[in-house]
Amino acid sequence: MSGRTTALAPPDGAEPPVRHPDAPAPGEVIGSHYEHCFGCGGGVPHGLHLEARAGEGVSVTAEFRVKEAHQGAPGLAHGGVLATALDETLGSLGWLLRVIAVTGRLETDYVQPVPVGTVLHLDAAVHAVHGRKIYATATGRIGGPEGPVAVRASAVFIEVKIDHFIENGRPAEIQAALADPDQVKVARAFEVNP
Ligand SMILES: CCCCCCCCCCCCCC(=O)SCCNC(=O)CCNC(=O)[C@H](O)C(C)(C)COP(=O)(O)OP(=O)(O)OC[C@H]1O[C@@H](n2cnc3c(N)ncnc32)[C@H](O)[C@@H]1OP(=O)(O)O
Repeated sequence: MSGRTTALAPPDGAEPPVRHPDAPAPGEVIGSHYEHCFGCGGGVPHGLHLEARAGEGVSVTAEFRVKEAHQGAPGLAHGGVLATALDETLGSLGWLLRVIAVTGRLETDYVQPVPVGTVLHLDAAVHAVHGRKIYATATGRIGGPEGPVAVRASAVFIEVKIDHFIENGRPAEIQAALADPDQVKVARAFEVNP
């Protein structure tokens, strides 16, 4: 036993999240963190191309149009793809805290099937922070931002440093990312020094 607590509820002593003073303004589009990201990158033809916008406090909204390439059952979105959309939306919350964080735990509820062609309206918010642990939830609705809930998730993200990627990523992609001025600009936005 490692003694690691993976509960999705914040522990005693957790603090409310603090929006960074340099966070994108409410309504501002949050750019992709990496062109080749399956969730938000423009360079992935069958990716989700999710575009998140900053909300109030430590929250974001995003939209994801389900395409044929995202099917599981005929005409319906694959559950793993929907989990990715939730994960990506949750991941973009790091821009508001200005920390880099990776998913530690993600629990998803599938409430309604999501047909191909649907626009999934996503929102996510951080509820608490405890040390490096960030507690957040996300919801995906169909028919509009106030429509019925189709999917939802609770997550714990863990803050990491840029070394997490340098040490674990495949060298070819890491070298290319660090040689790309746009990517370095993204890393700087998270106040890290590659
Ligand atoms: C150049 C590029 C720049 C831009 C990049 C932007 C990227 C954004 C990408 C976004 C893309 C979208 C998102 C994606 O797809 S992110 C991709 C999917 N996620 C991953 O690949 C993460 C893989 N896991 C790890 O690397 C490690 O296990 C991590 C880093 C998570 C922790 O290992 P580390 O050795 O560092 O930490 P620790 O063991 O000392 O634990 C520290 C604390 O955390 C707590 N804990 C740990 N695990 C869990 C858990 N599962 N549930 C709940 N809590 C957990 C733990 O109890 C402890 O708490 P406490 O005891 O202190 O209270």
